Amino acid sequence: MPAAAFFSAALPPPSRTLSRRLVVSRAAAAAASASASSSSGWQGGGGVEFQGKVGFLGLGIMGAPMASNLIKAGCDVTVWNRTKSKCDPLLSLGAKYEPTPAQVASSCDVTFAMLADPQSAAEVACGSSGAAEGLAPGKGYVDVSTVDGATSKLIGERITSTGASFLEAPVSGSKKPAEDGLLIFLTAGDESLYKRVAPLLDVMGKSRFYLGDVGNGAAMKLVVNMVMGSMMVSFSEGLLLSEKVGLDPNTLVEVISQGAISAPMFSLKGPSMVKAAYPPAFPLKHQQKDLRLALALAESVSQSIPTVAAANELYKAAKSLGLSDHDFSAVIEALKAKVQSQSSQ
Ligand SMILES: NC(=O)C1=CN([C@@H]2O[C@H](COP(=O)(O)OP(=O)(O)OC[C@H]3O[C@@H](n4cnc5c(N)ncnc54)[C@H](OP(=O)(O)O)[C@@H]3O)[C@@H](O)[C@H]2O)C=CC1
Ligand SMILES: O=CCCC(=O)O
Repeated sequence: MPAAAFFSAALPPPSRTLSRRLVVSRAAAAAASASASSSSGWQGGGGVEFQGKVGFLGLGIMGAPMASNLIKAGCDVTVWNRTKSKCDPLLSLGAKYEPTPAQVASSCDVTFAMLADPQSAAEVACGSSGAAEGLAPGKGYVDVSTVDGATSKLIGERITSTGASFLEAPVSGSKKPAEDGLLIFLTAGDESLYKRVAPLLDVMGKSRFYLGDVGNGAAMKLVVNMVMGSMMVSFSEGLLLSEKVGLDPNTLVEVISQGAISAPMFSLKGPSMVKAAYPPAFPLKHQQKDLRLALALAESVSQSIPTVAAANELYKAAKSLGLSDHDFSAVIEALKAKVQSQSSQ
C-alpha cells in the first residue's frame, strides 16, 4: 500500500477547526505500519515506505545529525551547506553534494532546510540560486528551521508559486534528540506533503503534530521556546541564589529533579552550569532570536508576556558578553555579571 493511502487509512480524520491536528508518535506509526504491506523503494523505521531522493540544506548542530540519520536509514540524500566543509562528514556516510540549494531541490523529490533564522531560511529558499529556482510540480520543500509565521508564509508562497508543495516543520528537541532520532515535529501546511514525508519525519523524530495552516507550526514552536527560555532564566536565578545563601547548587539540581518541576532540561544542563561549562547544544543566539520572535507574536495579538520580555533582556545582555555561540544555559553568566555589578555599586 502506498504511504499516503496507508496514512489516510491509519490516522483519524482531522476536524475542520483551526486547531485541527494529527498527532502521531513513532511507536504508533510503527505499530500501525506493521500491518501495512509495501512493494519497492526505501523501507524506513516500522516498514513505512518513502519513494524518492531527499535533499538537505543546512548542516549545523541540528541539520547534520538529522541528515545523518536519514542516510543511516538508507535514504538517498543530497546535501548543501553554506560552509562547504560541513558537508564532508555526510559525504563520508554516502551523501551526494550539489553546489547550490537550487541544484539540490532540482535533483531531489523532497528537500529539507534547517537554517539559522528567518533571514537565512528566506535567503536559502527564495534568494538567488535558492531552492525555489530548482522546484517544480510534484516536488516538496520542508522547512524545519525555527522562524516566525510571516517568514514561513513568505517562503511557502514562493515555494508553491513553482507548483511544488510546502510544509513548515520546526522541531522541539535539541542536539542529542536530533542525534538519537527523537525530535518532535510541529508541522503545518500541505497535508499531502505531510503524509508523504511522514516516514522521513519518523526516522528523525519520535512524534509529529500536524497543526493546519502555515504559521501554526511556527507559532507552536515559538510558544514552546519562550517557555523554555524563561524557565532557563528562572533556573539560573535559583542556582545563583542557592549558592549565595550557602547551599550546594548541585543539591538544588537533585532536589528539583525529584519534584513537581522536574524537567530533563534542568537535570541535563544543571551540572554543567554549576561548573560554568556551556558546550553548545542550543546556541544562545538562537534562543534570543526565538524570544524576540515570540514577543512579536504576542504583540500581534496584544498579549503581554512580561516574564519573557525580562528574560529576553538577559539573553541580549549575554550576547553582548560574547556568549552568542555558547549554549543558551550560558545566560546564567549575564545574571552573574548583573549581580556582580549591583554588589559593586
Ligand atoms: N540547536 C538546537 O538545539 C535547536 C535549534 N533549532 C533551530 O534550528 C535552526 C538551526 O539550529 P542549529 O543547527 O542549532 O544552528 P547552527 O547555528 O548550528 O546552524 C545554522 C545553519 O544555518 C546556516 N546559515 C546561517 N546563515 C546562513 C545564510 N545566510 N545562508 C545560508 N546558510 C546559513 C549555517 O551555515 P554555516 O555552516 O555556513 O554557518 C548552518 O548550516 C535554528 O532555527 C534553531 O533555532 C531548533 C531546535 C533545536
Ligand atoms: O529550539 C530549540 C529547542 C531545544 C529543545 O527543545 O531542547
